[in-house]
Amino acid sequence: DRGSVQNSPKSYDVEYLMPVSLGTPAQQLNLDLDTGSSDFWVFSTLLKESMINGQTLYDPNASTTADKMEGYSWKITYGDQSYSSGDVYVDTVTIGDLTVSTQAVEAAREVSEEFTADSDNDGLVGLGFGIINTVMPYKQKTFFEKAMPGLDSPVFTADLKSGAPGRYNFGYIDDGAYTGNITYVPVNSSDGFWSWVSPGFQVGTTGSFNSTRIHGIADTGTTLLLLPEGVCEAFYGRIASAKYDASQGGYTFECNDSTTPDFYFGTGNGQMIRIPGSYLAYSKTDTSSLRCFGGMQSDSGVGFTIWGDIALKAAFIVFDQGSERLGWAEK
Ligand SMILES: CN(C)c1ccc(C(=O)NN)cc1
Repeated sequence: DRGSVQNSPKSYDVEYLMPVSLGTPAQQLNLDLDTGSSDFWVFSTLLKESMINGQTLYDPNASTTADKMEGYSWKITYGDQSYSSGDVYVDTVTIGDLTVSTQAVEAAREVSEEFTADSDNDGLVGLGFGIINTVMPYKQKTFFEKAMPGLDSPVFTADLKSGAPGRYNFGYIDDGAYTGNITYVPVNSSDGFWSWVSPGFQVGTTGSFNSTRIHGIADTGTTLLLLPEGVCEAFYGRIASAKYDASQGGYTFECNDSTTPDFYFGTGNGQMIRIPGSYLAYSKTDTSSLRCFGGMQSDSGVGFTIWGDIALKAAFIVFDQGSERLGWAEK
């Protein structure tokens, strides 16, 4: 079996949403595929009105195939301190023609203001490893873990694009979606994340390659690229107008600063992925400003590097759960 679904970026590529069908008759929600977490949760009719702001709600009572998991609950907090919690149902879920008939659907009773404010986002499909699923008393498998045994190949791929729709594929690798070769790197899933080690980085075409192992996770659910302080300093040190602006909470620079270099990160076997300098001018610091908030920021608050959408949209990535490895390719 296999599946394929289009993803669509929200403004500034802040997140990428995909249509998902839940229940019988199908209820379609727009969900955020998140390889940095492992809960499948949705806005639901259990929520208080004050927490809803235009989102589409999953109504388990309107689904003939929904069964409540009595005595089960969940509560998740994300890196940005946003959170959600609620009850759990088993129901049928279809993503891109791939159906899991007994998916644990976590129906929200409570969401933090960040989720309420994000009116296009109806919930998250966590495709990290099930070991960090928050359902109690017994953790639940991710959509991919439930689908995996029936798939042609135990992989899913992410093709995120800058300012344009891309695609998530399940169970196969579309050889037309990338150029060159796929370089595979080992993954350590013991923390539940797609954790891997980059051999280093290079700033611009003229910079030398800096051989420094960077431990991090591939996280489709995080917008920015969060790298060690030293790497940020090496990159922003090459941009004439760049500075760390405490009032903005990060590095900023003039959006059109022509000295902005591309940023390359190593994957393995000498392969590097090129992030165009334009991706790193993330968003204007305010409507009248000529300065942009940087797409690369320090990971000092996190403890490990997060290869978020800024990096992922420069590549075609294979999440190979069968062999616990990540595949990187240019495109
Ligand atoms: C508030 N929203 C939409 C979030 C979406 C995703 C995340 C996240 O850390 N994913 N790895 C946090 C917050």
